[in-house]
Amino acid sequence: MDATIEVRGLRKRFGPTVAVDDLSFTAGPGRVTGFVGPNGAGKSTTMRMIMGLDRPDAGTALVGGRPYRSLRTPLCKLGAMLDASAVHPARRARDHLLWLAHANGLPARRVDEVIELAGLGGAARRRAGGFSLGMRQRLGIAAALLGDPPALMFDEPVNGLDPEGIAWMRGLLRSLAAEGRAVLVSSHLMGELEGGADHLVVIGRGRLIADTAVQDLLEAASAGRVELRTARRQEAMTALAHAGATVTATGRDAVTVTGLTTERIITLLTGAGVAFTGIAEHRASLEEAYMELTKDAVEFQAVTGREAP
Ligand SMILES: Nc1ncnc2c1ncn2[C@@H]1O[C@H](COP(=O)(O)OP(=O)(O)OP(=O)(O)O)[C@@H](O)[C@H]1O
Repeated sequence: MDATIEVRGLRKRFGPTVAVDDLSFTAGPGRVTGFVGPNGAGKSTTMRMIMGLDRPDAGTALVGGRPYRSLRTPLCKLGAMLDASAVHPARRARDHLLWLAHANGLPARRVDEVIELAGLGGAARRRAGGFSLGMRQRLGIAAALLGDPPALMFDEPVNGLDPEGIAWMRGLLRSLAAEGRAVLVSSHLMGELEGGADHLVVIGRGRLIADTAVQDLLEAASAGRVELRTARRQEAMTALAHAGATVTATGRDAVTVTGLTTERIITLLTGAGVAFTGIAEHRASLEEAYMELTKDAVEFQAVTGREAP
């Protein structure tokens, strides 16, 4: 069975709301695919359709080439955490996992393995009702890993986690992908995926905005920008502008330059006798790249407008 999650021409409407609109993408093996879009963009609905919890109006969702509902041992094909609170509060974490394992014909020893993998450790014998959000997320992850599936899907797994929890989650997602699995992970905050995702599927109002490797996106957003540090900012800006560069002051002694290579900037400033203390090619953050990518998309502007006070 191949490690892929694939949607083709997926469409879903709730009354007047088009939640998912002709959406196609593939989360491939060996990589973490970030599934990003603002609140209400259609991420959860897409994931629910992948798991057969919502029926699409059109299109298909396939896990390893087959509809989820047709899988005989679904937990062994796709591990998913869509809602971390979906555990009975009175149930102890380990019992919850044992029950799931039993219902799916999996050995009890696997329960102890996933408790370890998810870092549940000492909390395994506590009741889920008393769990912090972080512990509930870990329990959800443990359940998703039970069947050792080649494909995994997590809806907002870092939502509400502290920085330590986010770093842990990022490491876990990466290690799962490094084992060759397909990992699809949603977030409405691009920054949360920084350093965690290899590929991005960006949606807005149910539609695909971008389907790109993170590396390509960062390179495109970084291209041609050079950060310069100099106490003689004004002179530097004048010299570089004369040479045809676009210059923007970004701090008291900081200037961003586009339109000239680093080498050319160094030659020009040296020739003009303008001292500088630092020069580096700009590396865009994922958040920056996302803003650049979505700045013209009506879907994102509309959302920002709606949330504005
Ligand atoms: N069962 C439902 N009935 C009616 N409308 C729904 C239902 N489920 C989702 N929607 C609507 O569909 C749209 C997409 O919602 P969805 O939850 O899939 O977005 P999302 O990208 O996951 O958002 P979030 O980041 O807030 O979780 C929204 O407008 C939402 O209100």
